[in-house]
Amino acid sequence: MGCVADDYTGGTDAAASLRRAGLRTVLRFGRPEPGEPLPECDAVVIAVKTRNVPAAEAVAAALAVRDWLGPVAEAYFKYCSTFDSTDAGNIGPVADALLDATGRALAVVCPASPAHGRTVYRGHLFVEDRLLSDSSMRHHPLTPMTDSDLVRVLARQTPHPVGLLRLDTVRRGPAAVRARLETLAAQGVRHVVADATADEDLTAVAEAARGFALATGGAGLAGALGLAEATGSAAPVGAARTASKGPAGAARPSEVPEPPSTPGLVLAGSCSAATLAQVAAAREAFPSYRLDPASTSDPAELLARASTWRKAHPGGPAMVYASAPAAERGASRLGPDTAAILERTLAALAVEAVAAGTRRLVVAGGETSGAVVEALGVRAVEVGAEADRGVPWCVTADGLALLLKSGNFGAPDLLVRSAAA
Ligand SMILES: Nc1ncnc2c1ncn2[C@@H]1O[C@H](COP(=O)(O)OP(=O)(O)OP(=O)(O)O)[C@@H](O)[C@H]1O
Ligand SMILES: O=C(O)[C@@H](O)C(=O)CO
Repeated sequence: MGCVADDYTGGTDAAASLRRAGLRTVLRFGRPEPGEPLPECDAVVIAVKTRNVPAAEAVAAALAVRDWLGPVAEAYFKYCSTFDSTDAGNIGPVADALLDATGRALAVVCPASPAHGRTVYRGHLFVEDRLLSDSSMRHHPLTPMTDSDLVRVLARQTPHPVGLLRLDTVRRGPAAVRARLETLAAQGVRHVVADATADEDLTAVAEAARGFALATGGAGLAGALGLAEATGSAAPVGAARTASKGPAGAARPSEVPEPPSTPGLVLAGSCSAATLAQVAAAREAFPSYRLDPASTSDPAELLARASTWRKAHPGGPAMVYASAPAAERGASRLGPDTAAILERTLAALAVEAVAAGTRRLVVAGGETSGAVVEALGVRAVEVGAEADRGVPWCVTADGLALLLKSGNFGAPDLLVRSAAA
């Protein structure tokens, strides 16, 4: 199974889910070079930083990954469980391109991740007990989500018809789901938003989609599809595998490469609600420095000041954060590129810290993680145990431990726990 993820934390989330399903999983960052061999594994996740790039660029990256994957049994497209995107891209165009490339009848669209409180009902995406548009995603700095109706949202991103697979059909099981998908495909529908409010719903959708539809969505459906691939038929997502061997005789996923027992540096760029609470907890627990875009109009000076602070706190744990609630983000003096400048600044701090000996980095936010991983030149990692659901430790071949945290994931003490040795 091959999975293309549209950001780096999304990649770690999907990889954790596939690993949990019992698949030996490798996570790669960035577009693979043509001719580069596929890693020996049951599932490979390729994370590309395309969530916020122009649609044509995202399509090119996804197609390059698809070509590289070759004849995998299933190709999965992972995007955010909160459907992070704008009307100008990228989920619709990438799904359309992957449909053309795979020849599948239609795409199933299901960001639901019940374990994280993301559910889809009648095509509407909920975050816990609120509609997406009433959740904190309304104020996301890059992809504010103000419409919860995914059929409507996706219809603005693709010229093709978008349909709905209702929960009552999903609850009738995989055969009923498959029949409905076939009917919709025959009617010319090319994307089907699937309701799912529980892991068992994802299992039914995954089983019905296998071999027929292109599956797209969050880590929940990726894990369900992974389990269906692993066992030949779907079983409840998250169910423990009992056999000592994985699929096709593969060994069980290797045990966790443990993060090194030295305190870490936290770099937080996410402004999501969960991150803001985690940053507040970390500020209480150890020294921290706020990267304040209102403090200067000069990116070099922003970095120089933060760098001086970091060098004065070499032992860790320590945190540099840009994260701020919407009400505090208006006063930037860095201009329209504020978000990218903050990402680059945090990435430069990561490079400095690693050069100075830091072996444990905790990064909050998908775009921020992408910038950090790219600046460090990390291309592939082994995926270890999860610090919290969907947030696995990733360890490079030379022993650098990275915790790349999706903005809205993790308990309030996640940064405190994971930065400590
Ligand atoms: N104070 C700030 N003002 C403006 N933009 C900011 C500020 N702090 C952070 N940002 C930008 O907000 C963006 C946050 O996106 P990022 O993907 O890192 O987090 P996220 O969306 O919460 O995480 P995920 O994608 O994992 O859900 C980054 O581009 C970051 O540079
Ligand atoms: O699906 C999610 O919510 C995360 O994996 C993610 O994509 C955050 O960027």
